[in-house]
Amino acid sequence: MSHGTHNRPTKLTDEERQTQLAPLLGGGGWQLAEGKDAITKQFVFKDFGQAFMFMTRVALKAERLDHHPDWANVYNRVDVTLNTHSVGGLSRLDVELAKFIDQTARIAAD
Ligand SMILES: C[C@H](O)[C@H](O)[C@H]1CNC2=NC(N)=NC(=O)C2=N1
Repeated sequence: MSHGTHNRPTKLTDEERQTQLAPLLGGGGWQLAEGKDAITKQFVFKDFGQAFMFMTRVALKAERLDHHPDWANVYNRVDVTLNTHSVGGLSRLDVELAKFIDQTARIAAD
């Protein structure tokens, strides 16, 4: 896992999609977006405070990764879409951020 490096991301290969993306999609709750190569998931929290705590943690991670979610928040709901703008599709950074986001949502919901 090339944490903290600044390698330019590349699109996931078909094989990487099978091994890395499939677990997020199958049962992981993420879905392929309509009309673009991206993944999306909706997170629902108890209230705005938990939603915003989640967003704050994800924002700090996004800055460290230099990889940022496209997202929207309404009260206790956060809709997240991930893709890699520079490659116009999904890269390992989306997989890494998605896993962090799932982990963070579990913590924030405690
Ligand atoms: C200049 C800066 O490194 C780039 O614009 C980064 C910032 N965050 C990014 N986030 C995402 N999701 N995709 C990108 O291509 C991207 N590029």
